[in-house]
Amino acid sequence: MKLSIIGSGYVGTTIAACFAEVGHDVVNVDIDEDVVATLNSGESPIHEPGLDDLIEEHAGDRLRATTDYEAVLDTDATFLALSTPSTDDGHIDLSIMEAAAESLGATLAEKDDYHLVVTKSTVVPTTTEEVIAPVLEEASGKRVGEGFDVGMNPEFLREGSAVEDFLDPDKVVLGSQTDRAAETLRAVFDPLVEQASDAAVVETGIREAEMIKYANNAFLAAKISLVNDLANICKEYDVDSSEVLDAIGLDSRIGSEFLGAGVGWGGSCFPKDVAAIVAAARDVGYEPAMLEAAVAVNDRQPVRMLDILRDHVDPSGARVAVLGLAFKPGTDDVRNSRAIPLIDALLDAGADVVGYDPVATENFREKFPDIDYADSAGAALDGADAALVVTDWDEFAALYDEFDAMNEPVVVDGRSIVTRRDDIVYESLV
Ligand SMILES: NC(=O)c1ccc[n+]([C@@H]2O[C@H](COP(=O)([O-])OP(=O)(O)OC[C@H]3O[C@@H](n4cnc5c(N)ncnc54)[C@H](O)[C@@H]3O)[C@@H](O)[C@H]2O)c1
Ligand SMILES: O=c1ccn([C@@H]2O[C@H](COP(=O)(O)OP(=O)(O)O[C@H]3O[C@H](CO)[C@@H](O)[C@H](O)[C@H]3O)[C@@H](O)[C@H]2O)c(=O)[nH]1
Repeated sequence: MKLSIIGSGYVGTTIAACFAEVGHDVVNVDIDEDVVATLNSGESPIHEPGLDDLIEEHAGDRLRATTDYEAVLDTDATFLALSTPSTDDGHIDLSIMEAAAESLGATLAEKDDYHLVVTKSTVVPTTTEEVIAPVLEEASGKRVGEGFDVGMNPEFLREGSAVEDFLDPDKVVLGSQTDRAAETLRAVFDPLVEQASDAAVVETGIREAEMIKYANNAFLAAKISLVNDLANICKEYDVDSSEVLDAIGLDSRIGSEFLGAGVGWGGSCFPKDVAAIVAAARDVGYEPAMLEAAVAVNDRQPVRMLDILRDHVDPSGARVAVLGLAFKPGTDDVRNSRAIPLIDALLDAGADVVGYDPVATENFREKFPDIDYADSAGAALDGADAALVVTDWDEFAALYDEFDAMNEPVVVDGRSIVTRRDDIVYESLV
């Protein structure tokens, strides 16, 4: 099939390259000329394992990029993979989606054949039918169900394993309201589902598909917060939380994944998606108490980490190494990284901060241009009074002798990853 993807960020680029890999002809449309040029030169605009290889293989053949929306005219279906950030009060901000839908609608006015427009972005229930569809109708002069359809296909890939997650998913959720939209969505995903190891296909309504995405993320975020609550209790009683969590994970009703206690969840999705569904729930008169508690626990973890640091070192005037700036390992994405509230608080307390990350330094520098950055973990630790471990990069697990270069080593480990040494002050956060 011929597919167009509007937006070529983490999701749009990954799904475009993967759709090309399973045999579709794909065009990415993005307003960012640099992103388009990078893709057309056969390179990935983002750091994601396996993505460079796919783009190198398919660019110029089954995969191309353009800034020109006219490219959608020669395709059967368009996926909207645009950012859906938060407003200041946590509500979903749909302005980017609406602008793209308007450009797409104006282009679809020129198309004679049937077209399917699929929301790939994470959007609160009713958005596709009550916000996107009317914009498309107004701009195209066509009606949904006559000439074009809308659908919803939430994305569950994780950064750092995006290619693998997309090509071999646990589930594919296809939301539609008409038989033709359902058939078209099935045809898009059939080649992917056939080569995946065990992907369930969930065919459902559009607003159900929208809500499945929020329910999925909210459940996972709340699971981590519950685990952090339990691990905090463990720490107060001097109980080894890792033994407790490993044991409860053996209960198949709980499961062993997403039991990683520590400095909490960040990233481009959990914080904004939990905030958006909480705000949406309140809009319809429901107080989502569990989700509010999940956010409160998550906000408290960096504060606890600094309290533990203060038990050993006064941050004022101290040189503090922050190991890990990306919101998780395997990515250069620093959106809502836990390093952000930690460094803000360290700077407020008068600390001299040096940051290190294997791949995310340049992205982080845009947010914090004035702190020091080191080229290696060892260089960051050299002369530091304290170290905070924020991201669970594998290379931090291998650190050992490097701590000798610190003044009087104090290590607060927010991911319980560092190898303990009896001769230095080591505290796990939980
Ligand atoms: N990042 C993830 O891991 C992930 C996973 C699942 C779902 N999601 C959801 O997918 C959506 C996209 O997220 P992302 O992280 O890929 O966003 P992103 O910010 O990385 O990418 C968005 C892209 O859209 C482009 N763009 C902006 N306005 C445009 C326009 N009018 N026309 C064409 N292109 C335009 C931008 O230049 C950018 O390249 C969000 O709703 C997010 O919640 C993200
Ligand atoms: O046991 C754990 C697992 C994760 N995290 C943290 O949780 C955050 C999110 O991690 P992860 O879910 O692995 O990364 P994302 O790429 O943000 O993926 C989430 O958000 C995406 C965007 O919606 C969804 O598509 C994915 O299914 C969902 O896992 C990170 O800060 C992790 O450090 C923990 O603290 N403990």
